[in-house]
Amino acid sequence: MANTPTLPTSSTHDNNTLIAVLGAGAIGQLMYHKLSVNTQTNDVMFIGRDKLTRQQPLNFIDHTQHNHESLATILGTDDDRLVQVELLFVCVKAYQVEQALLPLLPKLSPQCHIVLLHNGLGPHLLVAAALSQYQGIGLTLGTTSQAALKLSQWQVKHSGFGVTQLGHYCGSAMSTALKMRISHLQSDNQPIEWYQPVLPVLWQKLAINAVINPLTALNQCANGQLAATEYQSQISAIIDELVEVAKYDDITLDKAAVRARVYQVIELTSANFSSMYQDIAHNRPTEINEINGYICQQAKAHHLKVPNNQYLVDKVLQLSQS
Ligand SMILES: NC(=O)C1=CN([C@@H]2O[C@H](COP(=O)(O)OP(=O)(O)OC[C@H]3O[C@@H](n4cnc5c(N)ncnc54)[C@H](OP(=O)(O)O)[C@@H]3O)[C@@H](O)[C@H]2O)C=CC1
Ligand SMILES: CC(C)(CO)C(=O)C(=O)O
Repeated sequence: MANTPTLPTSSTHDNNTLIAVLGAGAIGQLMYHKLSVNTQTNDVMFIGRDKLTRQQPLNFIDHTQHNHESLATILGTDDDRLVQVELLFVCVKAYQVEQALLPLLPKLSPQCHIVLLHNGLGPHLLVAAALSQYQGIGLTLGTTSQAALKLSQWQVKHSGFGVTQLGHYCGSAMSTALKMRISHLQSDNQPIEWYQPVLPVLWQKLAINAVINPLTALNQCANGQLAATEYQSQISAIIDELVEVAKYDDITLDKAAVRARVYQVIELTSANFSSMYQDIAHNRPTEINEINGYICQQAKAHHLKVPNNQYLVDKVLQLSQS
């Protein structure tokens, strides 16, 4: 069930809270700009790959087509300010989470709270296991229906609107002060919803990606083409398997509701080319292992067979290696 924390309407939050975004890509730059709205101080920064901190000019085109120029700080991995980060948004691709985040954990304070915001599932298990050695650090998981397009490395356009769904997963819960601070993400009326538990919401999003991403990549089509009758039985089979695996993972999903939501997203994003379609088209690695691959991994753990999802993993991996 979604719930919205009761937040005071006046802005009483601490403007000096240091927020960092790991992964300065499309979604990372979108989050950076949304979190920076109305802040007087430079309290939102990126964390980069390099050891040294540097400044980076950015260009952001907002939902009203306005251009915003800014100068961002990209904290180096040796910067002492990492210990001051109170909130860390992880916006790398699912397959990059382990390599990007785990080396940073010893440099963060026990008061830091981490938010994972990628498509797919699986990295949360690795991160939660690693966090067991860092008492205090809390983990929130989330997914966003907002979309951003990287026009060039440091120019990002806000290209899609929707809800950002978040929920506590392990460790200390996010403080009310931090929840108030990130309410800035709603500055353009794109809501943040809080869920407890959060995993059913993430499985629901997994279903959307498990159907749309590999089918558009393999059939080289826009999302909307999946509404055609020829895909109906394959879509039903992918969802049937996912719902069964989720059940063994203690997540109850309503098959008809999942199916209806998948078709709704196919319709709402009909002109889009999915991220997996684009990754394949640009010879980039895909998130298949964290999408259909996660369903297969959990199925294996529960001794279940998921031939339709396994077929998609194999085919997409073949395509991305060819
Ligand atoms: N773009 C969108 O509209 C949406 C994306 N998502 C999801 O959000 C996640 C991020 O997607 P997106 O923003 O498009 O991906 P991008 O590839 O644009 O962004 C990822 C960024 O992380 C950086 N990065 C990777 N590894 C490290 C590291 N070790 N240290 C520091 N930075 C690192 C990458 O740098 P480099 O490029 O140099 O490798 C890149 O800038 C994905 O899971 C995606 O599915 C969800 C909804 C919409
Ligand atoms: C919802 C969808 C399928 C939109 O294209 C997406 O999240 C993606 O492309 O990764």
